[in-house]
Amino acid sequence: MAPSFNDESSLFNFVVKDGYGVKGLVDSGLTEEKALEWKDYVSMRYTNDADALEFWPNECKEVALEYIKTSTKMVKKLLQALIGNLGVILDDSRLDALMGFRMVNMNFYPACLNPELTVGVGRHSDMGTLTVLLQDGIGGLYVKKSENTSLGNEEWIEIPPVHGALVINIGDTLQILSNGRYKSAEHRVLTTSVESRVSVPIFNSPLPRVNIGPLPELLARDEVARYREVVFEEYMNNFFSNSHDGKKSLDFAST
Ligand SMILES: O=C(O)CCC(=O)C(=O)O
Ligand SMILES: [Fe+2]
Repeated sequence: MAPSFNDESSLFNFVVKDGYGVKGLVDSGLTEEKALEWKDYVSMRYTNDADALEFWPNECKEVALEYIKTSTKMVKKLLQALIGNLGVILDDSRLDALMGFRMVNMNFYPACLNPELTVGVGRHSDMGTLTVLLQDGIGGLYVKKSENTSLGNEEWIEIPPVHGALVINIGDTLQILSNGRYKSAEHRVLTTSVESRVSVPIFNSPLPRVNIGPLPELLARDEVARYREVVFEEYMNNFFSNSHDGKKSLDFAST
């Protein structure tokens, strides 16, 4: 089932998806994606506690709810600090609007006999403000070192699993809000033939109807806007209607 974000009423409470495939499928015309990702996932959108307990899968709803509620406090503090560092103080209602759309995914990457033929997750940046990611001890998450390296020369660094640690990714929205001062992290997941892997990201994004663009306080200091203002829902629809291709998602909001 493909998630649809076209209107508020069609926003899903949870989605289950699987898709194992190899690169050759593109050429056969079977799919637009360059590689079907070698993973299963359950995606749960948080609206309120009662809906989560009613609609999320019984096996994980309580722990997922606790995880999302605890991490929300941390994400708020991080956003306050990061945006504060730009000299902009956001009040609670502006902050809440920037992280009011929250999803927790449970990803399962089965071991793959021919890992070189596929990917766990293709190179991409996350679309929201901040992603909080819990990974197990297997490894396989890589982040691209620098945006400026030429394609032939790019360097990927593995983010090693550290017991008890969370990975925090900057997403496209924070890049746009900060007018490019913060860069969203381009990352990917490689599969292995040895062991299956589990990860649990929480995506924090603006509410669908919120406009995102460089913070007016930054532009008031005569900065040139590198991004135009867009409704987050449109950014999200564009993000989901294309397969992962590095940071191309940002082109939608570029001036
Ligand atoms: O599994 C991971 O470590 C990362 C997953 C990811 O990047 C995503 O779901 O957006
Ligand atoms: Fe991601």
